[in-house]
This record gives sequence, C-alpha cells and structure tokens, in this order.
Amino acid sequence: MNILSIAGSDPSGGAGIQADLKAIAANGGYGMAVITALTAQNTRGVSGVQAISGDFVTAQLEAISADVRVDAVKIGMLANQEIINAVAAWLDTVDAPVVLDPVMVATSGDRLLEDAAALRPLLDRAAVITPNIIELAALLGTEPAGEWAGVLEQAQRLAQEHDVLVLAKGGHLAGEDCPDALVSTSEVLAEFSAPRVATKNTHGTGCTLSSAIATRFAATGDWAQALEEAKSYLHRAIAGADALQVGGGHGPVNHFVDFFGAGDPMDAWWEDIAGLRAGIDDLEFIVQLADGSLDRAKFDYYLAQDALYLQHYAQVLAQASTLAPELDSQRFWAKGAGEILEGELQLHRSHLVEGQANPSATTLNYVNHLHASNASYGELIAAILPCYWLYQDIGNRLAAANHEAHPYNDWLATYADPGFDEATAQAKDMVRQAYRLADPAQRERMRAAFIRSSEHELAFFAQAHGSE
Ligand SMILES: Nc1ncnc2c1ncn2[C@@H]1O[C@H](COP(=O)(O)OP(=O)(O)OP(=O)(O)O)[C@@H](O)[C@H]1O
Ligand SMILES: Cc1ncc(COP(=O)(O)O)c(N)n1
Repeated sequence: MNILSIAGSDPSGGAGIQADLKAIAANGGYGMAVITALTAQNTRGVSGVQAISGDFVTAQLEAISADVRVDAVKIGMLANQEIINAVAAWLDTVDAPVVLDPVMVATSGDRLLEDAAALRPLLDRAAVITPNIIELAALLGTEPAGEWAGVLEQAQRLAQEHDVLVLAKGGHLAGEDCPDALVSTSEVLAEFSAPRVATKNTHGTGCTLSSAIATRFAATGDWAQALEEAKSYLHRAIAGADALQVGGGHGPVNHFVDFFGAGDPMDAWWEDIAGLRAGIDDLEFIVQLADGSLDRAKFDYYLAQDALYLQHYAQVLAQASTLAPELDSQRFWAKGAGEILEGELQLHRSHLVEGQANPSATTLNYVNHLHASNASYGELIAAILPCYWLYQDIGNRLAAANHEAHPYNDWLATYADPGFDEATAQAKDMVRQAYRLADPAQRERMRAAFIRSSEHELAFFAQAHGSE
C-alpha cells in the first residue's frame, strides 16, 4: 500500500510529515512525503515557517505520480493559496482517495495556514475531511461548538456543503471520553470513542489519526473500519506517549508503541503483581522464616514440596531450552535446569529429615500450570519467570534478616547468592525479548501466564500453614 502525505515538516518529529510517515509505517503502509513547508518548531511551539513554492510542490507531486502507484493521499499543512492551488491541480490528475486534515493552527497556538477560506477548492476533492472543533467552525464560518451534539450537527452541515464524509473529532471537548464520528450528508455512519488519556503529550494526534485512516482505508476499502482501526491505534500511541520523554512542551505520541511497547513491560508486570507480592510478604510463613520463629515441621513440609516442585521446574526449564529461538537462550534455560538437578535438589535433600512426601494439591496446581503454558516459548518463559523473580526479591530480604544464631541460618544464607540475581536479570531479559517479538494477543497470554504463576507462588508459600 503506497500512501502519500502532502504536508509540512516538523523537525522535532512529532507532527507533520514526520508523524505521517511513522503512522503510515506503523499501520502497514509504505510512506511517501511531498513537503509543502518547512517549519522551525519543537514541542513548545513554532518559531518559523518557510513555504515551498507552488511550482516545486507540483514538481514533487509529478515526480511521484510519474513513477509510483498512489493508493491513498493524506493532506496536512498547506501554508498558503499558491500551494493549495498546486495540490488541487495535481489531485485532478490522480484517482486516489484523499483524507484532508485541514491544519490551520498548531497545538501550540501558532498559525499554519494563512486563510481558512483558501482550503475551499480542496474540500470538494477530498473523500474525508478531519477538522478539529475549531477548524470545523472556521470552515463553516461559524463559532466552535461547545458540546458533542453541536459538533455532529456542524460536521453534517460541512458534509452537505461539500458532499464529503466529515470526521467529527471530540478531542478538544472536556470530558472523560474522546469521541470521533464519521458523518455523511445524511447520518452518522460510525462513532468510536476512546477514554481520554491524562497526558499533555498530544502533539501530532490529528496528523497521526488522518494518516492512519488513509493507510487503513487503502488496506480495507472501508472508511468505518479504517476509522475504528486508526482510532484504536492512536489511543495506544497516546497511552504510550509519556514513555518517550521528548521535549518539554507538548511531546509526540508513541507511533511504534505496538512494536517496542511503552516502557519496560517487565516494570508493568511487576506492578501487576504488587498485591500478590504484598500478600507473600505478609504470610506467616515468610514473617516467621525471617524472624526465626517458624515451626520446624512447617519448614520441612515446605522443603519437601519445594523439592517436588523443583523436579518439575527443571523439566519445564529444559523444555524452554528446546523451544528457545537462539543459542544464548537455549544455553541459559538448559543451564538453569542442570543447576536445579545438580545443586538445588541436593541442598533440599540434605535439609529433609524424612523421605519424599507426595505433592500437595497446591504444588500440583502450580506445576500443572507450568506444564500447560507450553503453547509458545514466550508463554512458557513468562510462566517460569515468577519463581526466579519472586524468590530473588523475597530471598534478598530474608538474607538481610539472617545472623549467626538464626535457626535457619544455613538455609537463609543460600538466598544471598549474587549468581541468582544475575540469573534472574537474564531470565527477565529473555522474557523481554520474547515479548518484543510477540503480537498483542500473544503478549496478553504471556502476561496472564506470568500473573497466574505469581498467584501459584503465593499459594505455594502459604501452604505450610494450611497443611495441618
Ligand atoms: N488525551 C487524549 N486521549 C485520547 N485521545 C485523544 C486525546 N487527545 C486527543 N485525542 C484524540 O486525538 C485525535 C485528534 O484529536 P483532536 O480533536 O485534538 O484533533 P487535532 O486538533 O486535529 O489534533 P492536533 O493536536 O494534531 O492538532 C482524536 O481522535 C482525539 O479523540
Ligand atoms: C508541520 C505541521 N503540521 C501539522 C501540525 C499540527 O499538529 P499539532 O496540532 O499537533 O501541533 C504541526 N504542528 N506542524
């Protein structure tokens, strides 16, 4: 899908052709850009505009249409009448659907078009016009609407005047939701709303939305579907905007949020299990293991179950090794399995007074979940991770509570192993890598597997006190 953006340049990369090209690529299109104006701008505002001559805009457009099939056009900042005329004349020679974002004023308040009325010749050539509330009113020569019903009414009026579809955008209204509606000459064809994200980083949202719509229309041939997909994409990009930290004003949205995530997914997962972590910390078993008051029989019960658990855990790590995509991760999981079979289990046996117990229902539930999480490598290692991470986290605190006379001195000393911190960091890296390569549905399954294992960890630590 070849998508052409005809727009101004924003050197700070958040709006204009820079935003368009990113949004087009993120939505699966091949992006092209004809530049109408250079702006000097950043996230705080516009300090200069240098329009390209109409002739040179035409030269750029003709260079493209002489060589490349154009599947959809998105038009943004046009700066002046001369450029509008050049674009209008070229549009008469091509047959691609046009999404027109009638950019007039930047988020910062700076003017990007000399005169709203100058756009009129283009309105009739567009398939969809995407004005914000202020631009909508300016195109009608009226006052901006103060509520959604008024915006829809104005959108329909504009649709009728130019026989086009108008995308009414509610982003500038106050309220918890940001509604958008595709309005025809006679009706609201489709309406999609997204929760308002609490962020000041909304520079380029209009550019991004119109480019995404053009791209998704070229892919689907359906305006309502294109809007639904573009709106959902934009919402994710806005929700991920704060993670970018670009500039001190209105920062850009996170165009590639679907590819690289918004921040470290491991931080988000750790937050997801904050309640479970607090629950583990408060368990009698953990509190008493730390202060040394833990009944020996309960400790032995835990150890026996842990030994049974670890046999399965070693099997699951070995399976992760066979599923791992490259040598480093294959080696890492295989080494983990080997270390459990050689070291850990021996340590457990040396602490056990009696022979092997049978696995409890709690232990079986946990290992069954691990064995069942093998639909993909990503899911399996996400299920594996809590045992590393929670054990390391709790272990470091238990090791800090240790002293020579502690009744569980030698056991707690095993928690103070820097090698285990290193192994946990590596396990997190492996999960992070798998997450980056996963599609959204797969990512959700990974997160669910991680949370489920964390729930099993809590039950596992709790079971000794429920075992009498
Ligand atoms: N804080 C927010 N949370 C969620 N969606 C938002 C937010 N701000 C804007 N949007 C969405 O961004 C899109 C563009 O909205 P807006 O009405 O602000 O257009 P615009 O003014 O043309 O954009 P721009 O800021 O690029 O000039 C709309 O779909 C709107 O709902
Ligand atoms: C080159 C260019 N085109 C469009 C906009 C509008 O985007 P925003 O309203 O988000 O500033 C802009 N600021 N710069």
